[in-house]
Amino acid sequence: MQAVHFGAGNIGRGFIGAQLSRSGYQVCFVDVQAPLVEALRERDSYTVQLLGEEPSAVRVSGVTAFNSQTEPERVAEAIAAADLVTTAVGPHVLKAIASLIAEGIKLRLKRKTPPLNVVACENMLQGSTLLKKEVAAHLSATEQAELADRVGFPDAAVDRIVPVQSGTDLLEVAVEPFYEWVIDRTGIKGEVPPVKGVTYVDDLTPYIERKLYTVNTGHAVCAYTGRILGYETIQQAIKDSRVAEIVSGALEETGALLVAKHDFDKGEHQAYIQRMLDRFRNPHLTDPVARVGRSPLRKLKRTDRLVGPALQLIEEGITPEHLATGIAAAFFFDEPEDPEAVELQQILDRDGVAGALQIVADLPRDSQLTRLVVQRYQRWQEKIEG
Ligand SMILES: NC(=O)c1ccc[n+]([C@@H]2O[C@H](COP(=O)([O-])OP(=O)(O)OC[C@H]3O[C@@H](n4cnc5c(N)ncnc54)[C@H](O)[C@@H]3O)[C@@H](O)[C@H]2O)c1
Ligand SMILES: O=P(O)(O)OC[C@@H](O)[C@@H](O)[C@H](O)[C@H](O)CO
Repeated sequence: MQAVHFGAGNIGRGFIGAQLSRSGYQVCFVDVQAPLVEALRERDSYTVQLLGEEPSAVRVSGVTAFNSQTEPERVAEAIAAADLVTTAVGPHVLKAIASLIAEGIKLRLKRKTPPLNVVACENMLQGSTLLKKEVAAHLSATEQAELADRVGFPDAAVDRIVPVQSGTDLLEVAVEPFYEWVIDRTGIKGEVPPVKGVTYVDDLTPYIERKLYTVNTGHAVCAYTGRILGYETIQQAIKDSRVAEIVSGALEETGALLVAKHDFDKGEHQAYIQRMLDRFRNPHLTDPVARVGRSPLRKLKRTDRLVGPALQLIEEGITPEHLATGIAAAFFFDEPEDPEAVELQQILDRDGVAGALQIVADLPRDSQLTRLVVQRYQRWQEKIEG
């Protein structure tokens, strides 16, 4: 079995590639970073360090790699021969890789190969659905009809914390032991891919929302409030009771939403929240707030982990006090290396918080959430000046 995986970064090497390899797939990574591609090709294996109570290591072997910019034909051929295609490149990059995936699919349609599944493993709702739309834009009307029949784009939720790597080995990757990978069975064409550790479900929404609105909401609130209070890592930030209180409060709020919306057992969801907080505290990880808070324009979008649940709570008549505090904290995420953080600061300087929320999250200036966030922003400012 062959798999093509786009994005040989942290989660790509540290989870998706490792899991596919463990399941018997020969993994071909596709990336734009030439040194990474060359190292994967030359060494054809790498180590994943599992950083838990009892550290252990897994060797991932028999991998190869192509460069999506300089070797597009080889990538298309690899897709034509693949049993499975996965991505972990970041939501904003899906559009950029769509034409390459479309080239591979065109070859498959011509050659009448068996059905293929393409799984976007990005932190977003309906990532594979979006990728399908972007791929279809590169196909003719006839090809689009065939695509609908022969290529599945099942949505997925992927959970494992893989920090920025600080080791000297370019390929080695240190990860937490925990993982969860859930795929929407209803979106699959042909045989269900035999990937170890994947849970196939008929309704992905409760799983992806539980993950995005707990792990990623909690992470984002921790990163933004932690940054204001001067912390460099999630592990340092969550130790501060002021940060922990805001994070827990935000997760109580999203928890109330999730329990009501998806009929989760309240006690079980509470236990899930505690397990997620324990993962943030993992003393063996060093996860910079700069990584977890990265791309604040994306994280502040109307449907993403902060504004998304906050708006749904308001609709239910609940005031998302702690989420608003976290959203307000995002406006202090001044990170010169992060283009979205730089842009957010420019928008903030020009349009203020209410104007920025209108631009970034499509919130009317007089909305309840905007008023709440503006108030919380002022409180943060007073604290900082204070
Ligand atoms: N790191 C985590 O803890 C984690 C966990 C679950 C999901 N995710 C999601 O996975 C995705 C990747 O996250 P990450 O932390 O691994 O980021 P990363 O930056 O470490 O990896 C992304 C990789 O994609 C590559 N890339 C960029 N443009 C490309 C292109 N045009 N073609 C091929 N490759 C390209 C980059 O060079 C990089 O190696 C994001 O959507 C993220 O939300 C991350
Ligand atoms: O990848 P992002 O930027 O959407 O979010 C940052 C982190 O919250 C995220 O990468 C988590 O580590 C991951 O989602 C855990 O499964």
